Amino acid sequence: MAVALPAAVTSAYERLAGEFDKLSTTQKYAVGIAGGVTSLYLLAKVLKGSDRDKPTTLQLSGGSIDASKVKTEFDAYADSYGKNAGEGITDRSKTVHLVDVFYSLVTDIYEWGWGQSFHFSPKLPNKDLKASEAAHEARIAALLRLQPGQKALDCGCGVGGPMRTVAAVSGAHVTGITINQYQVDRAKSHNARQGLAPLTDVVRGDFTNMPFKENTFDGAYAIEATCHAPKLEQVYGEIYRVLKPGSYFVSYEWVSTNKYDANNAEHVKIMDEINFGNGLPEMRTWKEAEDAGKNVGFELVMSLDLATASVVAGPWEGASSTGAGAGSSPSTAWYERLRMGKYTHAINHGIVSTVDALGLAPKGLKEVHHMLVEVAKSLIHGGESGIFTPMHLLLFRKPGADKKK
Ligand SMILES: C=C(CC[C@@H](C)[C@H]1CC[C@H]2C3=CC[C@H]4[C@H](C)[C@@H](O)CC[C@]4(C)[C@H]3CC[C@]12C)C(C)C
Ligand SMILES: C[S@@+](CC[C@H](N)C(=O)[O-])C[C@H]1O[C@@H](n2cnc3c(N)ncnc32)[C@H](O)[C@@H]1O
Repeated sequence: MAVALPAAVTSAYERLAGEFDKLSTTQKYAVGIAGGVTSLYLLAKVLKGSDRDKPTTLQLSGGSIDASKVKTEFDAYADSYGKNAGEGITDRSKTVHLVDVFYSLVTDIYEWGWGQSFHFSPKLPNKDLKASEAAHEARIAALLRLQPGQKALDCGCGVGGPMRTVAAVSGAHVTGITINQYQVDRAKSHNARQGLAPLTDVVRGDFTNMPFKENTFDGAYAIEATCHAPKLEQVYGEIYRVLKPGSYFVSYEWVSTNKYDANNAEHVKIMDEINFGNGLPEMRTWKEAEDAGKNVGFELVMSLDLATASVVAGPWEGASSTGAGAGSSPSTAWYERLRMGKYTHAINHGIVSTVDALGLAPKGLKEVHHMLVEVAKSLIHGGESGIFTPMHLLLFRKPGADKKK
């Protein structure tokens, strides 16, 4: 059966064929080799199905959202952000629902193009990205003093990358909570496949209203997750409630730094882009995050931006607010992984656009991917200018029993 191609396609093809004919033989070979290598790469990327740990291109889905509704849900998500500078999500009462939608839209793409840990990490000297990522997660288990037999809470657990590291290095049992059902299913499946089901559990729920009894956990942590809360006090207050007295809560917070100037239009624009592309209602300052913890009753034990390793508060002797730590060189900065990946992001966009054009991806997924390509640039700008950090470490302690000093 003959298939009639659209006129635009045939005329583009003829133009390209004409241009190709004008090339020298060597140039034709070069074009042929480049085309062959690109096709093989794309074919491998689209068809690679052996690694069941992450979705293939053809498996990219809308998470808990039906494929037919991805475009409508993405448009509604985009419309929920105000047009005024610094506005963020207009109706904050819809935040939790919008974040749930956001994670349905991005979870497969994150796993496909980043991995099972949905966070940044400082790159350690002489360690690769994965080792640096694991160290960033293992630091949590150490700060919480977790031991075998204890129970920890992962607040906003994603598909469970950090939970598996924390459980494996500490021997403690980790319960993860996420607002997104698709992430619950992914996390449970990864936990089982990686032999960590006995030390883990995953529940769907809202971390501003958790389905756990008070004084349940021996430690709690949140990695780049509480930034999604409509108000920080709501989630910190819930964590305080479910922690046993004397236990610790550690968070890697997304916050603005002292370099952020709310009167600088360029700064505000970068933050607006970061909020929109990451499902945040607004951006808080590191000081607001510290205060939120204290307001709900926590003692502040440590406050440290791991992006610059400068101690900005806390009882550590010898620390200064100007950057006592090792600091962060461009080659070790958290945003370097995004910068290194910028060509891959462009190639990925070509791949997603191709499967979209062929009708093999849910309608709207291309737009979601475009949002991520753009937010990668904004995050790099936020990191380079130093106005934003995704890793301000806050260590809090619930006052009470002295057992874990
Ligand atoms: C903590 C949060 C998420 C942090 C990061 C895990 C994600 C932030 C931006 C994401 C990405 C940007 C570019 C994507 C690329 C275009 C695509 O082809 C493959 C996936 C990306 C690399 C994607 C991966 C995850 C991020 C780095 C927020 C939400 C609070
Ligand atoms: C960027 S991801 C980080 C996931 C995980 N901490 C990691 O590092 O891989 C943020 C997580 O917070 C969760 N989250 C956001 N708002 C939530 C809410 N109100 N209740 C529960 N989970 C929420 C999201 O579902 C997602 O799993």
